[in-house]
Amino acid sequence: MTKVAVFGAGSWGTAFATVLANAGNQVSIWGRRESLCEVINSQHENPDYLPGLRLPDAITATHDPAAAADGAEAVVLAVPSQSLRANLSEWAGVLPSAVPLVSLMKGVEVGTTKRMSEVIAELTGAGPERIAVVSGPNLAREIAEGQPAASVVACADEGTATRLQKLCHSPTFRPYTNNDVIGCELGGATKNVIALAVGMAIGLGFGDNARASVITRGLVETARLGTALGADEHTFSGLAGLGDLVATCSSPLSRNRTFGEKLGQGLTVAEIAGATRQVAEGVKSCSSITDLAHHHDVEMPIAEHVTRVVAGEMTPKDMLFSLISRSAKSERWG
Ligand SMILES: NC(=O)C1=CN([C@@H]2O[C@H](COP(=O)(O)OP(=O)(O)OC[C@H]3O[C@@H](n4cnc5c(N)ncnc54)[C@H](O)[C@@H]3O)[C@@H](O)[C@H]2O)C=CC1
Ligand SMILES: O=C(CO)COP(=O)(O)O
Repeated sequence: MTKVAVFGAGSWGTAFATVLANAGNQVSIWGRRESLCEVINSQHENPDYLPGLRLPDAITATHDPAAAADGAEAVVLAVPSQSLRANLSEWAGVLPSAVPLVSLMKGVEVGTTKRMSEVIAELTGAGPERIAVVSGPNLAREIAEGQPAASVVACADEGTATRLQKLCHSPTFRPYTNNDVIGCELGGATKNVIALAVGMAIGLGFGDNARASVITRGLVETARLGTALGADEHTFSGLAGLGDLVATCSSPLSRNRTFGEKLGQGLTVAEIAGATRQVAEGVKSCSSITDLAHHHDVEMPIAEHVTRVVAGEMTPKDMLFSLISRSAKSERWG
């Protein structure tokens, strides 16, 4: 049986471990808290992130990164984007030197504006043929419940993408390969920011027209940034683009949409963040995505406005009406 290591015992790390186990692999999860690892091993459940769901027997958890990585034929990384750099500096010595490193993360590093695959390359020295990304409409709870979903495994190397595709193709999870790592990562990170804006519209009591307008124009600005950075524009109409954007912006399970909803209802960033243990990546990544847009001279009005709301410089209501009142123009992708 193939062993896969998953670093990160949060919602998506645990749900993806379930996919891997259901696809026939032995999975070792590294968890930050030893007590949670013990509960996963003894009760086959992750009560902090996926309460009430029984995990497959092929999943075990450990607090020891070397034990998690030992003998693994692929290493999956599922920690919050902003902690990846610090985590990898600790783990670099124990990660197997020749196996694929797979990012499940949907964020852009604050300060450096690096995508997660770039952080992985920098910290581990791995080449593009070993670095892959899994991204798509994959709300963790639904996946862990065994509800059907499709996703994308992106890697510059087709052979690596195909091997990983086989590793995670389960009876309920259908992965497609893609060689556009940049597009898949930017689709995943930017949809979190758009979901914050959609959540704000919902929190303010606006209806489906407002949501659909933000989703559609959000996709346009995502594709605009992506193509400026070298992504394939077709990626944005695929699962890692439109697919993930629609799932996240439609679902009450989305942490980013929920965070936006609470902002729209008048709560502050500190109040909302203080009341949840889970990560809403868009709250930090909005500023890095806006920085990326500035560096590449790309217009991203929704991301810009979300960044201002998160920084406390604008209210959600002012944001939506400021977006509406921008100078009128032609509908186009460019
Ligand atoms: N939950 C979901 O539905 C999906 C999440 N993702 C992405 O997966 C990544 C991980 O998210 P989730 O598992 O959902 O988050 P989560 O908030 O559910 O769990 C995060 C995990 O990282 C750990 N953690 C927190 N700070 C840490 C640190 N400084 N060092 C090491 N570990 C730390 C937490 O203890 C927890 O185990 C994010 O980038 C997210 O955008 C992608 C697809 C679906
Ligand atoms: O990425 C996700 C679904 O594909 C999960 O979105 P949230 O992080 O907003 O919950």
